[in-house]
Amino acid sequence: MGHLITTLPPLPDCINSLCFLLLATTLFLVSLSCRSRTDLQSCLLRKLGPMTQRGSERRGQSIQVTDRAVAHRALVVHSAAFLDRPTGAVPSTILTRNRHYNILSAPYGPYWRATRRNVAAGVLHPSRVSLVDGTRARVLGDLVRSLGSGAPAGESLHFAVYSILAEMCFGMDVVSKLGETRLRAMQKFQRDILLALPSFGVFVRYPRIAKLLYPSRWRQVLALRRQQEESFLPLVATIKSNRDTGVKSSYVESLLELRIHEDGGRPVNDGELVSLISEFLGAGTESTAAALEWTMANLVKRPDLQRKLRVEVDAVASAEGVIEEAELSRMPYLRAVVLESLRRHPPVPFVLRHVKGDEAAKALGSLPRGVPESGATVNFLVGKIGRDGAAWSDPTQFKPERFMPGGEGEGADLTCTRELKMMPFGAGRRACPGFSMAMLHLQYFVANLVREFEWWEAGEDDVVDLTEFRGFFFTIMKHPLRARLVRRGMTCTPPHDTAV
Ligand code: HEM
Repeated sequence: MGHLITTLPPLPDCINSLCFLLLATTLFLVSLSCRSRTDLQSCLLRKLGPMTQRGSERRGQSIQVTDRAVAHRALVVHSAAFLDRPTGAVPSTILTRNRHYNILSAPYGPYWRATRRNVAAGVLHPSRVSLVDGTRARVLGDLVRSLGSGAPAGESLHFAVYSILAEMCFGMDVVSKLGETRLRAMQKFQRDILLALPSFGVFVRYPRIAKLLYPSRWRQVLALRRQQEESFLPLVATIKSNRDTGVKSSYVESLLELRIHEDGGRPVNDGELVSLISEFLGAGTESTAAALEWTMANLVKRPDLQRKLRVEVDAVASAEGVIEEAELSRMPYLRAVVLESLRRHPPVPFVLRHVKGDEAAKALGSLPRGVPESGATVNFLVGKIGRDGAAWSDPTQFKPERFMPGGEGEGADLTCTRELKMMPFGAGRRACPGFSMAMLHLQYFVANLVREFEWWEAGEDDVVDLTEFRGFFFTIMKHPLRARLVRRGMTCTPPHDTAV
């Protein structure tokens, strides 16, 4: 049996309203007997159960898929029945109370098609990504300098990825005027939102009652959204006022030009702009930076693999300067290391869909009661699928060799079109549009950082800890990476030994 079903039977609307009435009455009665708000909250929590976001719909069944054949059949073969995500499973849905969609949260339809096409073909397409070659090299230089001077490794890797995405999003001129301090503040703010999100899920699951129960938390949601608007919209205004007839190279410029043709040719409104920008910076940074941190952490843990990788890197790279995109394609072991990291530590641990109808039921196989009319949430467990013992030998071990010729992962298909053995970027029509750029950035940074430094454990009492922390959307390292970096002295910069 490839999937496991947890039942939460659907309720008709009249019963739902009745429940709400009962709940309101309970709230009133309980409030009479409670001395404080804390008393009131704990009384109600006992009655309602835990009110945290679990990525499942309030109504309908939740179906978990751990079988890769079922995942392939559903997401790829029957992709037309797996096009929507459940509402409330996406950060922007929570922050905008389901009003301003981005690509991730948009229901399948004209808005999703237009915004997805814009980002996939216009911004993240390999031919456009090469426009930021210079940015990437500059950011790498800053990163090497900051690591060399002892800045914490995990934090520095995150900021490097954020800097590239910010420049792609707003354009070089706007970001350089912002300056590093403001950029770092924007990145921190974005992170704070992600860390706070799990406690906000309650407003999607119980929108009416939760606002009464958690007024200060609700005010925090409103304040965070306002802060997003206040930090992004002035930048959009600057870009608007500077618009000339030149090349439209930034994401914001492409959004300002975008028209939703199937929706009367309307432009993207300000609320949607804020959600789309926040998604680009947030989804793009957290996932890539987490994968980079996991990869470097595994290389610290396994000096033998790090040495093997460095031999390949040194053999291909030219004597001086940074390793460029063209050279990366001649480094199969580098790609194997990155793929193994994505298999073993997928930054996005699950992929969700909201499904209805017979086609979905057929794709999912034997469901005792089929898919209920109100629909069901399907949760594809990315981590478990990548650790399936039937597809991978020693699945919990970090073994890049499995992606080399003769290994079970040779020729791994990241789009999952032919076969699904791992799905770090999802699968089907809503798979990640940023996957080729993410792969490029991961390989670029890993190769250059391994060439520049030897990465060692920071100390006997400060070893790298691979424990996972499950956030709302991303799986990150519970303890950010710290390592002892020894400069190799292959470039013009003098040898240097630092713990970061
Ligand atoms: C290592 C890096 C990354 C990983 C592991 C990753 C993973 C994922 C996953 C698992 C999904 C859900 C796919 C599905 O539901 O089938 C997704 C969706 C998405 N990702 Fe990524 N992602 C990464 C990088 C990026 C980057 C760099 C961007 C853009 C700058 C990006 C933008 C998006 C968007 C917009 C979606 C929503 C697609 C849709 O609903 O049509 N991601 N990503």
